[in-house]
Amino acid sequence: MKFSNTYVGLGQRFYNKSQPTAVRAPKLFLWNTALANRLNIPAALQQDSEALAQYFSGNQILAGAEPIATAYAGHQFGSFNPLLGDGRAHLLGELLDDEGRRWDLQLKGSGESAYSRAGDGRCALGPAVREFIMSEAMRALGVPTTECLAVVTTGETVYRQRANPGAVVTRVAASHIRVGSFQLFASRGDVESLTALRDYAIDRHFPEIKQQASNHSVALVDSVIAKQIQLVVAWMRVGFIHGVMNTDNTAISGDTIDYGPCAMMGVYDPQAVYSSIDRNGRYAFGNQPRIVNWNMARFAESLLVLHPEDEQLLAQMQELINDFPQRFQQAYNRMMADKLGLQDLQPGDDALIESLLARLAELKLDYTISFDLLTKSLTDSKVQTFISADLGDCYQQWWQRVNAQALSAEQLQAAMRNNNPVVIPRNHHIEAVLADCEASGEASAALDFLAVLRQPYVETEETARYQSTDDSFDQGYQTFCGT
Ligand SMILES: Nc1ncnc2c1ncn2[C@@H]1O[C@H](COP(=O)(O)OP(=O)(O)OP(=O)(O)O)[C@@H](O)[C@H]1O
Ligand SMILES: [Mg+2]
Repeated sequence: MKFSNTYVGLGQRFYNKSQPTAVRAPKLFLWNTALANRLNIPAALQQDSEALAQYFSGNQILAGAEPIATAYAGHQFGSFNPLLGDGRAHLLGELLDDEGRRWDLQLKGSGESAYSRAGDGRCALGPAVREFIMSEAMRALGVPTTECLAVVTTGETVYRQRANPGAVVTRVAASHIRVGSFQLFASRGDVESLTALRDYAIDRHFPEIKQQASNHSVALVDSVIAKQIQLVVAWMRVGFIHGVMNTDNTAISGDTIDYGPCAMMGVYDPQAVYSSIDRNGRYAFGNQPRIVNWNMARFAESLLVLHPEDEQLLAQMQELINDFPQRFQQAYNRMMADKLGLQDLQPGDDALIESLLARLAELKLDYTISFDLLTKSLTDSKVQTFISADLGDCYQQWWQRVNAQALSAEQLQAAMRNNNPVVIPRNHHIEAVLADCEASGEASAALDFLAVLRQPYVETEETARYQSTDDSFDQGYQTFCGT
């Protein structure tokens, strides 16, 4: 394994050098072999679970790693906090894969740093396993995401309302640069660092910008907006509610980051919200497009600090932000068209999409199951009778519309299936799995669940175990931040 730590090279204003705090009795709980292979982690090390436990708890530091806690700011529920930073995480460094792509390796729950404030620097086992399972499920669903390489239990207790077993989770990310990373320097008026961060982000994520004649700040905002639209549209496709879309939890790479209080939507409900602290529904399912628009406005504002009194540039940034809703809607409608098997969007399709979703909300129907049944109804008359009874006129309209296309039922079904999962990590299933892991101290429940979630578009013999819904569980469900 060869680390190259370019973020460290940006200088001390970007981070605090910080060593993980050793833990009492590290034990490997989950290991992501496919990801480890992609990162070329040597087979000999992968077979040595004791060594993995030492390295991925932070008890020992891999050769070449230079642990840092990165500094960032951020708007949390709309209020600006000028300094957050990794209060319980250590970025070990970067690894290159065979295609030359650079990946951050970060321990989370690895002890205090200069940014810990009142926190203990730790993470409980439940949230660590949750991050591992959710990110793996999202990857398999085709949603851009950070990933998890390992969960190691620490043999220590972490107190969160009650005593919990502690753990360290290793996250792999295209980078950990957040909107809040830009806000840190913008709010300080630190033009030198802000310029360095902009150029670094372009080099790392959008190198094509360097060849463009246009202003690099504007081009970066434009590119990040495109990524964030793709991301949130993908969330909306599978019913994912992030739960804490603060600007410090918005990665420039366009990958999902921070699975703290996330949840999956069962019954279709734009107002669905599960985070215990989100009392006003700021981050509710249907609000996610508006919030990412707001976060992008904060991103554009940060970069404008580099261009004071440039009216033309201000107008360009303004236009990007003003165009956001329309750009999002277009991508969203395209995604919905894919879920419905529509090859192109025609006049009237927007109304069809809206009325279908309104029908799901009115009848309190499950989002994933309804689209699964629509997909199956193309070739199964029993399913067709069942779902058309629920959806009524909407079903007939949809049926006529899709069948007017020059595609066989099988072709149509295959196209729809790519966009409509048969299984998602439902809240009651994930909580049951986490409870099992905690009670048994064993990972087998997580491994069984993962095996199914890794094939979310295929019905295997095991899939049915995790397809059941539990609306009453969802109604009382609460998730927590900083867990
Ligand atoms: N137990 C803790 N000890 C110290 N700091 C913490 C703890 N939990 C959260 N924080 C810090 O509080 C801030 C907000 O936390 P949040 O829950 O968004 O992030 P996180 O889950 O810790 O990390 P990430 O965003 O990297 O996934 C971050 O600066 C985070 O480092
Ligand atoms: Mg966070």
